[in-house]
Amino acid sequence: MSTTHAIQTAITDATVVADQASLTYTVRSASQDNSPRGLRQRIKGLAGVSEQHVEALKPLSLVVRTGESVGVIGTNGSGKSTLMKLLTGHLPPTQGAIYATSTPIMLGVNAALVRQISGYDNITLGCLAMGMTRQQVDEKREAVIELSGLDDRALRLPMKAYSSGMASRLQFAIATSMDPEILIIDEALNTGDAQFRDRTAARITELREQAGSVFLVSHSLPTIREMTNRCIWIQKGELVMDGDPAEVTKTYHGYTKRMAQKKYEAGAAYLEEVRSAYVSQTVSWV
Ligand SMILES: Nc1ncnc2c1ncn2[C@@H]1O[C@H](COP(=O)(O)OP(=O)(O)OP(=O)(O)O)[C@@H](O)[C@H]1O
Repeated sequence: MSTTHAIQTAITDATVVADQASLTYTVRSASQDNSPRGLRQRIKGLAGVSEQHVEALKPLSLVVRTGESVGVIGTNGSGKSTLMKLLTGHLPPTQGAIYATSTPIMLGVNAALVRQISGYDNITLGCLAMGMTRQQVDEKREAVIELSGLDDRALRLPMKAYSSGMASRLQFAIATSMDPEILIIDEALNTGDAQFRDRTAARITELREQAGSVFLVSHSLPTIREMTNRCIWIQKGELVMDGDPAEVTKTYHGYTKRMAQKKYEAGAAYLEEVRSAYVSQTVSWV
């Protein structure tokens, strides 16, 4: 943990709580013994399997409340997606616990839509897959089409004929049709054009106002500043800063700028300064 001090955070109005949640991946691979004996054993399929452990997320506590839209930033491999997978329940924490008032809906660029069938059919299937009844799908259909911004011609095409931006529009429209209480957007906005970004921003605001919480994982700092009202910076599996998006993105930029200029020592010292200034939280259940 970055500091020896911590503040207690009450869970009033919380939609998501991470309580000292951590995640270590276990990677199994064939033994790397290249001696003649090792090679013989590998060929015979008798070689042992070695295990490596990747500590992707160190114990982290976080309380997210109703109405918050939280930007999540950090360099490649820092642990952002891993945290999102914990929040959605795709992965169980190695230690600690995650609590949420309802299952967060993850919207990612790889969210499952069927490439071979039309946009119209994907709307039906996608909405059914999220648990809607036929009647609810029919009620929501127009709103989904409108939010997607796709015309009748495009919606008749199989999705394999879509550009990545068109596919993102449809994914976003389907995923948010349920009015999820907790929505996670992982980089999905980057492929959209300006008009789609405006629609997305409007929809995020709408969801926030409907007592929802939104997580937005992005490498685009202007997007984070524009669309969120809180920002967390995760670096090397650790929460190092949490606060106002303008302040957090500015501080983060100070770090990435040093690293891009290959001032690695200065970057590490800067990060350490940020890290030690962060007061970690402990969750208070009273
Ligand atoms: N399935 C996996 N097995 C083993 N290690 C993994 C796995 N997925 C991620 N990792 C490791 O966990 C760490 C965090 O990865 P994660 O995908 O959460 O980073 P990220 O911040 O989302 O990165 P990016 O910005 O590149 O998407 C990295 O060191 C990565 O190599």
